[in-house]
Amino acid sequence: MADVPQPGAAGTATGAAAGCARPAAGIEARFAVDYAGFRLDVDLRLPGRGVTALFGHSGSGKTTLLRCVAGLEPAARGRLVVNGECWQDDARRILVPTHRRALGYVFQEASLFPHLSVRRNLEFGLHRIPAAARRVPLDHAVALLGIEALLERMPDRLSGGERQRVGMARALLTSPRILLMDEPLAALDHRRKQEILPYLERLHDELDIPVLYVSHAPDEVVRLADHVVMLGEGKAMAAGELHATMARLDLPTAFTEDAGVVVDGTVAEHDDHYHLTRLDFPGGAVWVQRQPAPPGRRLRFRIHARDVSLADHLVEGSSIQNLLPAIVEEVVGADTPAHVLVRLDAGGTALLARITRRAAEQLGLRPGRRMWAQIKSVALLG
Ligand SMILES: Nc1ncnc2c1ncn2[C@@H]1O[C@H](COP(=O)(O)OP(=O)(O)OP(=O)(O)O)[C@@H](O)[C@H]1O
Repeated sequence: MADVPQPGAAGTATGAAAGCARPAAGIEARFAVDYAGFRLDVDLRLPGRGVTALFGHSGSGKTTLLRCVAGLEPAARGRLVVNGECWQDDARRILVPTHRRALGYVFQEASLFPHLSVRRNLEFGLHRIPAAARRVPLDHAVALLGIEALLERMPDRLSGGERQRVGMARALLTSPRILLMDEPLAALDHRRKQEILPYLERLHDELDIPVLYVSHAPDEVVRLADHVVMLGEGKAMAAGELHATMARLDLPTAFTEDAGVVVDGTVAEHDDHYHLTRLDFPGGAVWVQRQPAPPGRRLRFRIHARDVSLADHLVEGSSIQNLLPAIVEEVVGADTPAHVLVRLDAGGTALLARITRRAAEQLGLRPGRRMWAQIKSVALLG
């Protein structure tokens, strides 16, 4: 984990950014950093809104990249433009110091002032911002993170998850132009993680602040991200929209047990008799266990490659209820010589299937072939 600056240190909105050659919207991040035995070398164009997950194994350079964005890596060379504000451009000798970059930084563990109540911790950050530059009012941040009941507590009376929510609220109060989150859930157990994820989703849905979110937990990435950067040994192996990236067969993620696509569905109807809910998405629908969500609600889910089998005709008399017509797009070798991975297009939604090589040959799988995808199970996110 990165060094933790003093509470509230990162991020003021004093408008210190230099004018920069555009792009006005979006994040341009080009950095090179050299350490003995490690080089970060990236040239990224990222969306100026939504959550971009920085994903990769330990030591791949995720924290180093975040620190470059924060201006905390003195050795970083390059150029950084955040939605039209230039924070670094070596060619023009521009380097905005960290304390003048309007950013919020959330670490694995929030470092709150122990002698101040939660409210005073939050106000401390807020008062550093000129009133005219405050874009996120205290009440709004408190409500978004659900910490109303914690305001008068001292930090040593908070659980790990509560501390993180306070830390996130404090980061928001700096009116950041970007939020940097470095494994904000890594120190929490599974239950606390599940408690905090809905608040992160709310930040995503209700605020227009781009987030760079470091994680090596695939479940977090697929639940929260719109965009993903896969780092490997200091390089961006892939960068792109989440759904398309998860469906790629040329990335290491395709060769893990966890390979599979992410689908954004909409609750269409409930079947109260059988306790089922139908989720519609472009190209089809799946029935899942009854969900406590009204029709129209968006629900993201995963279909793992291991849970999809293929047939060349509509199989009747099967217990598998979720069947989708789909066209084969690509077939590649999988993680074992006995298997192949197949990417299919189900009416605009990508699917991956992991089946045996023998089955692939017997079915005559090749690009363009029409098949029926049988979906054995769907993993709902959130
Ligand atoms: N100040 C430094 N001096 C020398 N090497 C460094 C320094 N900071 C980071 N490194 C090295 O850079 C590489 C990338 O580190 P970084 O912390 O960015 O990886 P990461 O992907 O965030 O890893 P993790 O998931 O374990 O946090 C590592 O090999 C690390 O040892």
